Amino acid sequence: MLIKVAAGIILRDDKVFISLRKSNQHQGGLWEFPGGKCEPSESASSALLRELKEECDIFVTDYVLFKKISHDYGDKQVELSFYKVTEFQGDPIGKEGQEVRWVTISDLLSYEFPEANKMIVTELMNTQ
Ligand SMILES: Nc1nc2c([nH]c(=O)n2[C@H]2C[C@H](O)[C@@H](COP(=O)(O)OP(=O)(O)OP(=O)(O)O)O2)c(=O)[nH]1
Ligand SMILES: [Mg+2]
Repeated sequence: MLIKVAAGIILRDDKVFISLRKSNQHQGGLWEFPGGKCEPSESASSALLRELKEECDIFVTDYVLFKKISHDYGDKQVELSFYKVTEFQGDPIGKEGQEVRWVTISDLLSYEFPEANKMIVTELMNTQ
């Protein structure tokens, strides 16, 4: 079954906000762009807004679809919609206790992300 996921590349000045997946989660111990699974019949953009409120406590007011990536992890097949989040209210935090960081785009190379994110990191570097 294909799992639909929405993730936010939260941008402020020259930094991007990333969080660490908990060790008990799928792809645990790796860094991510915050987000999560779409509920049945929920659009990816609605899931983005809901997940970023739940996980980071921000209210997203402007976003644009950056890239859609399908990836087969073997145990799970995901379709990730990565959005650039350019405007939001509040200051993002790790609301669920997850470790978080603001890093530059080039810093992203020093962090380990799930396989599906590799292309995203490369594209972000190229579009800067
Ligand atoms: N949020 C997020 N998920 C990612 C990224 N890259 C990537 O492969 N994934 C995968 C890991 C998971 O299989 C899936 C997202 O699931 P999730 O664990 O964030 O979902 P969720 O927030 O709804 O969590 P839960 O309620 O099921 O615990 O997508 C990413 O950058 N961000
Ligand atoms: Mg999540």
